[in-house]
Amino acid sequence: MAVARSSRPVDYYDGKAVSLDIPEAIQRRLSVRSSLTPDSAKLILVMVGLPGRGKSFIAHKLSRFLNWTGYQTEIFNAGQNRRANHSPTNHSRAGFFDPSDAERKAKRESIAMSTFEELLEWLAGGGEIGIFDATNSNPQRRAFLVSRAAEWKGWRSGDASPAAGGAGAGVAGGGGARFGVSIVFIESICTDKSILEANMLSKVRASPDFAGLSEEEALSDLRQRVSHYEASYVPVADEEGAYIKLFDLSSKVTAHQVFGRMTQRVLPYMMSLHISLRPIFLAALPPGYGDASSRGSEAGEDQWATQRLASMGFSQRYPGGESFADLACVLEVLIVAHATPCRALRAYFLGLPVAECMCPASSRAAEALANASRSVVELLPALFGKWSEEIHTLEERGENSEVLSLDDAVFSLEGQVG
Ligand SMILES: Nc1ncnc2c1ncn2[C@@H]1O[C@H](COP(=O)(O)OP(=O)(O)O)[C@@H](O)[C@H]1O
Ligand SMILES: O=P(O)(O)OC[C@H]1O[C@@](CO)(OP(=O)(O)O)[C@@H](O)[C@@H]1O
Repeated sequence: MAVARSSRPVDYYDGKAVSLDIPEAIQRRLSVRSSLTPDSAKLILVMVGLPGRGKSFIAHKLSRFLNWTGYQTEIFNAGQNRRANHSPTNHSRAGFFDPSDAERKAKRESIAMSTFEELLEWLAGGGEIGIFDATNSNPQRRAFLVSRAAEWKGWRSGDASPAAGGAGAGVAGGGGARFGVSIVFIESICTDKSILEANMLSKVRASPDFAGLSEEEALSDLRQRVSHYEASYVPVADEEGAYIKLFDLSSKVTAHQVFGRMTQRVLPYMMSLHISLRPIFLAALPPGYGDASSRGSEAGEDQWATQRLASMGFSQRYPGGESFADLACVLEVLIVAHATPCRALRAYFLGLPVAECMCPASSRAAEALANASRSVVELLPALFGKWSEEIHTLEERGENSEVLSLDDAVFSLEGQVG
């Protein structure tokens, strides 16, 4: 019941709904906005940034997230295309990225364009969100991508074709077209020297481009490559269209013209993006736990988890290995839930089909989650924001595993993690 606000005079806000008279200036703004909100059927996310700024990392994270939310998403990486179709000796060293070498520049453009065409083909075949992973570091390249997507005619028969012309900046086939394709630039900017050093190192260790070089040679080659890119890099400007910019690991995020159903999914995810360093443990509750007959509670679930960890030999270290108590010291997330959410989370993190993960026979880990009282699945952060998995079972801990009572386990846990 509303509380009476007796003595206050009637205010401007208290009046009855007054019909809204929208001034012309606002109407003009709104019509620009709706032309940028074509609610496209397809979206292209174009990564932008110097090498070693986390573009591929972000692309992989985004792809997993968007696929999970139900949009068919695929990454198209120009570097992968280059490596698959050109010899590494002439196409991997820093000289290949020299912007003053016209021939090599043309070759790089042609690799990038054929990768982008692959993306368009894939969209034509039913894909929804294509991520174009290259440096896309200058406005000429980006303008070309926008115009190529706007004139693109690769729609399947049955699809409505994108409206010709009228494309707002960064929105191909815009002008209110219901089935247009939108382009949004995702730019990663990082100037923090210590982050960049770490990124360079992880890149030379993982990229096949540097195979056969010592770490020192590889780092020097990558630095030279980056300085070639720096010579022609121009950050995305407002006139170029829609963008999301991440600064120094998303500590600052700016967005421009982020409208439309699909695009608006991307922004909150970009704001919360981070690099995971710690593992996640999935511990499935036994079937029937917490149902109507044995109603569970959060405390009960915690107790159950502790009990299970105890039964698996909480503080026992086998030769060369580590105990659950050791793991608990670095543990960031322990998820204790029924098998179904555990399986769904596993599908999400590993980018696997949910239906497959629901079936215990599909893999050892799926079986482990079904075998609730004897195993825990550990998800470990891997390159490009991906995850690998390890299964810990009671059997693997060996015959000599110490089985503690719940009280002993809690005591042991308190002693070890403070
Ligand atoms: N937003 C970010 N800013 C800076 N570095 C990042 C960001 N996101 C991830 N990284 C780190 O960047 C490193 C290099 O990533 P990578 O995706 O290979 O870069 P790029 O594709 O830009 O060459 C990764 O090891 C990752 O930890
Ligand atoms: O065509 P541009 O935009 O230069 O981008 C493609 C190039 O970007 C690079 C830059 O290092 O990407 P990546 O780091 O993804 O391997 C090269 O591999 C790739 O050839």
